[in-house]
Amino acid sequence: MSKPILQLKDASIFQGDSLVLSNVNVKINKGDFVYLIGKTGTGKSSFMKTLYGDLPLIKGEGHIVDFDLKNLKEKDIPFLRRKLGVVFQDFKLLTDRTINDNLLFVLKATGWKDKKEMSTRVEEVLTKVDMKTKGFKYPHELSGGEQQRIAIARALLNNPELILADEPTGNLDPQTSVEVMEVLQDINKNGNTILMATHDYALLLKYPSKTLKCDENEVYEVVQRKG
Ligand SMILES: Nc1ncnc2c1ncn2[C@@H]1O[C@H](COP(=O)(O)OP(=O)(O)OP(=O)(O)O)[C@@H](O)[C@H]1O
Repeated sequence: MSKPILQLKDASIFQGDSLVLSNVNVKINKGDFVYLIGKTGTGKSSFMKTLYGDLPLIKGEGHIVDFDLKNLKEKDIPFLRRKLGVVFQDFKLLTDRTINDNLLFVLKATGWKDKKEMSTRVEEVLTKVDMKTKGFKYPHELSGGEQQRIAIARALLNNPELILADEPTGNLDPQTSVEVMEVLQDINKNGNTILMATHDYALLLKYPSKTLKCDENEVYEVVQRKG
């Protein structure tokens, strides 16, 4: 069996000195689509931040896309993030430039040099999220759902081994949430591994999948009841 993409063993997640989650034992394999649910303030974002190196892992073990979270150095973080695609609730697109330039900016920052290869890659990821014709637009000229699709395209640029999506539909209306979810489902079917934090139970019911829940300082798998 291949190695898990993410594995935490007896990990604790802290915000400063305060313990947010303890005894965290989580395994995610290649190709999985996993939800992370839980009420506001139960630690979903703190969990995600630990995975992309924004919070240190102080206690327990954590391995993600071949990085050891416990021994992660400041200089490793850009390389870790290159293997992850991170999608946020508020899109985080650069407002002063077009969609194409947003995507080219990331490619340049991650070491791409060949102009032709860069424009081909931009077109490929925009096609994956069905936004091929919108590259010349500025973020404010797009709807929230379209901006989130661009953020997903941006996350795909460097063929990430794992996509971490923190409340990706949190700012969207129900119909648009479903459209964005369809995009995430498509890219999962094409082989991308996804961990998605959400409090949108309607999406869980519509697209059932393995679900982890943060509650009372712990993370555990919940089994969805059918019907
Ligand atoms: N920067 C911070 N400094 C100190 N404590 C924080 C910080 N961010 C969050 N916390 C605390 O950590 C706990 C978990 O917060 P976190 O944001 O991870 O929860 P969440 O489940 O993602 O909530 P939400 O659904 O509202 O985003 C909360 O008690 C919160 O107050």
